[in-house]
Amino acid sequence: MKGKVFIAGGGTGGHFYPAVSVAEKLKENGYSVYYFGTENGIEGKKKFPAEKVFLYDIKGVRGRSFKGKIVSSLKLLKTALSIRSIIKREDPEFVITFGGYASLPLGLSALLTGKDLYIHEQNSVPSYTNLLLSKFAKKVFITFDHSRRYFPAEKTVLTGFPLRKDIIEDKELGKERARDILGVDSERKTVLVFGGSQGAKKLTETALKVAGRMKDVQFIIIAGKGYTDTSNNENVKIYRYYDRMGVLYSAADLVVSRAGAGSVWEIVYYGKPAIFVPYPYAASDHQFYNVRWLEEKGEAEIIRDDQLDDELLYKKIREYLDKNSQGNIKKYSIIDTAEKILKEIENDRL
Ligand SMILES: CC(=O)N[C@H]1[C@@H](OP(=O)(O)OP(=O)(O)OC[C@H]2O[C@@H](n3ccc(=O)[nH]c3=O)[C@H](O)[C@@H]2O)O[C@H](CO)[C@@H](O)[C@@H]1O
Repeated sequence: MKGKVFIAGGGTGGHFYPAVSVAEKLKENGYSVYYFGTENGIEGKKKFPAEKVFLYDIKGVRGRSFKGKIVSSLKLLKTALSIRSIIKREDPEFVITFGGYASLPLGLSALLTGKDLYIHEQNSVPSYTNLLLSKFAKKVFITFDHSRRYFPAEKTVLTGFPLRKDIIEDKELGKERARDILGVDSERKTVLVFGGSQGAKKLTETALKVAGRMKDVQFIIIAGKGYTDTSNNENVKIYRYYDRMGVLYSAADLVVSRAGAGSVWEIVYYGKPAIFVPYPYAASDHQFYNVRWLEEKGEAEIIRDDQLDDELLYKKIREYLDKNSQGNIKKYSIIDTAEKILKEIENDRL
């Protein structure tokens, strides 16, 4: 049995799932994993594959009032101090964090205790947490080659985005079987619409309007929590959240989605034609830069959020479906990322 590894990455699915993927790999390789996250994030609802899970009442600092910023910062610091005691007691071999405020306390406590810290950046433009932690980390693993310039060259390694196991495995399903699982028509053209792990109201509402006018096509829409569909469209299947995203990707001929890093790399892995509508308020517009390179290569379409309406979306979906495009983006897929990250860490520690 190898030693313990402490992992943090949560708040939203975009930080949580890559952490899940690397945790699965660590466990397969005999490590014991301890996970650190937030009470209010996705990790409060989904089980993380760890021996022990520690959840804290912490929130991000960005976008808060001055007073809110002070309160959040103090909580983050207090959490870092309590994790420091856990590190001293449990003595993990090393620490891995996956960006976002949910990773900050564990990252800081690694620094305070002198534990080896490794970080993974999912996005094209890094989060403040990773920019800070990269100064002390032993290695920085990146998803996009163009984000290299933000980090110290000598410790930065391109590994790609760690996809979770079920996403990798469900690719074997194929269109027919996936549509059968979902109980949708096996012949009809199918469009999957989703707004990342939290849903996107505007995208959902626009897609519902398009679906109302495009009866020859069926739509699978993930609307996010709290959404109630009142449209009664016969050609729409709507979910608040769907755990096996691979089934939905497999069933789709075209994906319309926000451009969170996880969504982008899963769509690339499934090689699906895609129309991206980047979330306009993402820090440093990172969702736009997550997909601009694909658009520049002519491999995907971007619609800016302020231009999104049912007229434009209708036209773009029709164009794609009429072209019968099979998508050509699979070739950009980087596989075995979790394995690469583990190998890099083990070599670094020899
Ligand atoms: C609003 C915001 O700031 N979003 C950020 C957040 O996005 P968000 O949390 O939406 O994350 P991503 O787009 O990266 O990934 C979404 C993940 O949720 C999963 N999923 C989604 C819906 C569902 O019903 N079932 C399901 O399993 C997908 O398979 C995917 O693994 O983290 C990403 C990675 O740091 C960033 O790029 C995004 O900008």
